Amino acid sequence: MPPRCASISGTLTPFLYPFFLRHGPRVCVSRRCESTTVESLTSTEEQAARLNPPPSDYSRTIFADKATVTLIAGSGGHGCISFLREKYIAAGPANGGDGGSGGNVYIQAVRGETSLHKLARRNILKAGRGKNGQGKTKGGERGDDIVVQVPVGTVVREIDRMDPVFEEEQQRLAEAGQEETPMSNGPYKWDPQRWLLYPAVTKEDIATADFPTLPRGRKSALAMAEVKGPISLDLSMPMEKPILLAAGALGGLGNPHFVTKTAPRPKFATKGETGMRITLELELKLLADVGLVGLPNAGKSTLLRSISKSRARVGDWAFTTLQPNIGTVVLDDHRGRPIAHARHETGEVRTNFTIADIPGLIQDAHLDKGLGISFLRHVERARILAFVIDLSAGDAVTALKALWKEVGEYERMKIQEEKDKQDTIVEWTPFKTVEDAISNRSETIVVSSGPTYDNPLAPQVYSIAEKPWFVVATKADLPGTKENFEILRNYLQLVNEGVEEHPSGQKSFWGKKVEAIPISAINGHGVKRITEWTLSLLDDA
Ligand SMILES: Nc1nc2c(ncn2[C@@H]2O[C@H](COP(=O)(O)OP(=O)(O)OP(=O)(O)O)[C@@H](O)[C@H]2O)c(=O)[nH]1
Ligand SMILES: [Mg+2]
Repeated sequence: MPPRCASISGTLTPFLYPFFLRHGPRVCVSRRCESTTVESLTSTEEQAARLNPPPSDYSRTIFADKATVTLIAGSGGHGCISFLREKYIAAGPANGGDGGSGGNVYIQAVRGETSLHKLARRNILKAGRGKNGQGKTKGGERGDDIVVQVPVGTVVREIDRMDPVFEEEQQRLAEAGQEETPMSNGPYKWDPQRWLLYPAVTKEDIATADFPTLPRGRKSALAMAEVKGPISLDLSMPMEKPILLAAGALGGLGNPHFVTKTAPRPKFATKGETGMRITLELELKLLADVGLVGLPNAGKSTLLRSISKSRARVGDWAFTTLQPNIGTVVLDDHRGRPIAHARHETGEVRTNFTIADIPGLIQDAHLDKGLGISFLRHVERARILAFVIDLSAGDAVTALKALWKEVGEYERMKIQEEKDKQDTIVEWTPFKTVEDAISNRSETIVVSSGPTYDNPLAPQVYSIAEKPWFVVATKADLPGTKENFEILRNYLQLVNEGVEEHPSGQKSFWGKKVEAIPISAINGHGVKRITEWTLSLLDDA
């Protein structure tokens, strides 16, 4: 496919080169690490076509950053009514097994998942039901557990809960407070919801028989380990083990449980408990290493295409991108070996970094204009911000300030909202004793919102102004952009020197040197430097 802007390909505004020579790369990225950059494509034509594609040439990523799911723990299997029958023992003792307990529901944040669309589509997730008990005192099998795997960065909030055992207990307590109810003082009658009867039992038998006191609503011991409701989790780290949201309900009791002197062969057993149902709202806040922030049509998606293998949609109009795209820049030497220079904060060798391209921000995006708040929240989580400024679209400094204003306003609003909210995300504090753990189960939350006095090892959460950032001045191939770039660079120089106010307008901000990198994403020129600069910032961060 021929490039649509063939006239500009290959030409490069001369001011790009002196810049690169003046500032040598801080991190050495070997020439062979460009496996995901455009240079690895075979022909220049192919490369040009990839960076300047028609709007129809893009890969559609199914992405959802919100989902509401109903999780249902498995119900217990029914108890069994059975009697021993052997040769010469025609009417042996009761030997019905108990029902198996239902499956548990767990949740786990994993690195492999990147979107909530699968959960959004499924809507209801149900753990397996326990099997019924059988004769010869054989207990029923346990129901299958389910583990809900969510991407790292998912925030979970409970919106509804139906726990039949809890409700029954509440009802029982309410009834106990009242004067005599027919059920509270026997004789107990058959309740079809709770009792199973032997097939041969007739209506008359039921009418005359006295049933024992119903066993109180029972919970499995595992329920102690459940995250106490209302659930509020912030899963911003991959979890080695899933955590329990809802334990499966217990199985019914077999007829041997009801043997008494007067009724040695009870012809009834109980049904299994009903599983708990929890409705959760999941929200994914992307955890990319770099978040691209820019006005609509600035060239963010083209930049993502040029730096990674992403096939994000590109078009010459505002709001081409309607959903976030995540690109991965692989840092290897073509043999799967990582580049030794780049490391994670933990010290392990970094093999890639991720870039989030979000829809463009417009004025008052923080008030939910344009695609507004729904995507600004992704910026919040990126470790580094790259402000993408279109050099051909008016004053670059004004554009940069406008972007910072939106981001800053959003943060201010967010902080206020968090303050107003009653149900804040619970902070994790280590338990001191087992009793402490049991009495404060609501605090068994995996991730905190930052280090606290009790938990100094929790990951630091920076405000947006405190994040490392740099400016990508794109479309530098277009005529007349050089002056604009010079103005931008001078402005950043003054910001670096502290003469100009930080564009966020905040008092505490990231104080290291801010760089403006001129590129022509459409030609793939200068993009390598973005990789290098990002790596140096990630190493520092
Ligand atoms: N000349 C030139 N054009 C570019 C460059 N980068 C992007 N463009 C063009 O600018 C237009 C917008 O590019 P996109 O990558 O879709 O911009 P965007 O910021 O993702 O836009 P939204 O998703 O709408 O916010 C497209 O027509 C691109 O071909 C560049 O470096 N030079
Ligand atoms: Mg775009």
